Amino acid sequence: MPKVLISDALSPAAVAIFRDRGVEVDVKTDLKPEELKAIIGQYDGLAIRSATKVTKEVLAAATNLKVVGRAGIGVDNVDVPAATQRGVVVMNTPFGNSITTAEHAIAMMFALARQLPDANASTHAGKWEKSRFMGVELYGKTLGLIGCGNIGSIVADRAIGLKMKVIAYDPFLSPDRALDLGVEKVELDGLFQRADFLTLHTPLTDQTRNIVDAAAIAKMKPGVRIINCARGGLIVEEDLLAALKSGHVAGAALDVFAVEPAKESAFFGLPNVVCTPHLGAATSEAQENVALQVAEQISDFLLSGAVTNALNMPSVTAEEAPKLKPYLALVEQLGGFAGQITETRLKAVNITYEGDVAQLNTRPITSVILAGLLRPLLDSVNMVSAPVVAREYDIDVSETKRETCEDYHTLVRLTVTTERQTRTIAGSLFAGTKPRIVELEGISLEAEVARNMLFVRNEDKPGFIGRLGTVLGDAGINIANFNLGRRPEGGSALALVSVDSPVADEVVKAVLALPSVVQAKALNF
Ligand SMILES: NC(=O)C1=CN([C@@H]2O[C@H](COP(=O)(O)OP(=O)(O)OC[C@H]3O[C@@H](n4cnc5c(N)ncnc54)[C@H](O)[C@@H]3O)[C@@H](O)[C@H]2O)C=CC1
Ligand SMILES: O=C(O)C(=O)COP(=O)(O)O
Repeated sequence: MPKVLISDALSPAAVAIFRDRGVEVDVKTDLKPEELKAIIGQYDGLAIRSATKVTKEVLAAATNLKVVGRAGIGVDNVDVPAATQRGVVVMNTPFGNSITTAEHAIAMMFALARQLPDANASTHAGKWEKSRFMGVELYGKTLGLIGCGNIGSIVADRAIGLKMKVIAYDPFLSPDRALDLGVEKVELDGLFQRADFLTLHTPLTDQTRNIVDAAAIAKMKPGVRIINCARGGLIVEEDLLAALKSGHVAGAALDVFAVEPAKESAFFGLPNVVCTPHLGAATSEAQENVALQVAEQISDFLLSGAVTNALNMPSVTAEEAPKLKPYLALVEQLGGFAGQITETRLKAVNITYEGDVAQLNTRPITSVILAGLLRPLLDSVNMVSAPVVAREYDIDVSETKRETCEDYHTLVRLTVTTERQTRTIAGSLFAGTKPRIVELEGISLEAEVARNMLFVRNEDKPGFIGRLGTVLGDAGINIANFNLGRRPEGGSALALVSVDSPVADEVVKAVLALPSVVQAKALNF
């Protein structure tokens, strides 16, 4: 039974889902990094929010971990490249809390415009300071959005309802989408110059970090009000602080901070600053949504291989997962075979999908082929990390699809180009599920892959089979299956021998020394 750790405060709905689905679950929140490292090795899955930092060090200790599920959107607390390198899938729940977070941004905008928190505190203190809290209207004001994705576009919709003029800077926002949303797409400087209220809705990335700094603030209208319900690192806090003190920025509403939990901050106590403790996603509806989703996604992945909302892997639906399963087994063998007989640097890989398989979602199949191919080089590679590793190794990967196939109902052909040569290997599924290698270097055969195999390329001359049998017999190696294939009589031939025990190096050398043998290689699957 797979085992999952919930390390942040998730709705109890998540625990219920895991248990219902047959996943063992522990809930341990507020763990120190050392404590997390000490126990993470036991778990197949980890469910988190923003508090748990899934660092390179935590991942290194997570020897059984297959999936990290973020009950929420931002994954800046997860070292996604390190997870990918280790073959850990990282998923989030991209829509479950977007309405809630957009509503918080709007609430923060109102709170700033009418100084609600201070007015509330003063009234509770019995002061009745009616003339102290003069506000500004939102009506007719320009709201500048930095980031107009899921949350930004909901904020835009609500702000348009409030009769604000909405402008947005988002390099990925298409003109058509901007038109649909009723938003004017602008450049960043234009946004800084025109916004009366400015709200941030981008992920924290190297491009967005410190996007609001002193230089940006200098371009803004005096009296601008800034709302940040995205990530603290988007704003240079000292620069904002200085601008608040000088009055250039009239107010700031901050739900997020550069360092969290923010138990102390120079913003605290300033009259024109509204702070909340990262409450953007904190409604019962949103927390129920994200907890349910993350538990479903993690369970589906661990139990059936379905992949939803992964940031580092192609999606596989619950319907596709069982259809892909026999192909993944087949191509693991094809990739493994090609990887083990490849001796020089890999330059290019082409995968041709023919017949039934061409109708499927082939991205995961390609990832598994690459993993099999690269595993002889790197033990740790798997379908998550393989495409990235292939890019790092500068291997040109391409796919071709053909709806029909001449001899089989379905066929996967792998062509591997190294510095020295190009090889092909093709496989099919017999009876719908049984992997078979059906072609090797242009020679037809029908071979089932076994744990231990010997691959021999030879000239097709009489006496070879007997001599090979004798070498193996003398070494005490029992032959389970012997597959032969050849080009026209007297040309080159292949033998793929399944054996009951591993073939030691000296036996491979003895096979290589036989007359007419061109290549011999022990293979393990
Ligand atoms: N305060 C809170 O509790 C919450 C905060 N968030 C934060 O909000 C962020 C946004 O969430 P969504 O809208 O759902 O994400 P999204 O991915 O739907 O939208 C992000 C938008 O930012 C844009 N973007 C990326 N780089 C940019 C750049 N350099 N300049 C301008 N725009 C850029 C993207 O094109 C995209 O349209 C999350 O990444 C997360 O950090 C999300 C949920 C709750
Ligand atoms: O979903 C997000 O990106 C959030 O920032 C929400 O964070 P939280 O789950 O409330 O710690």
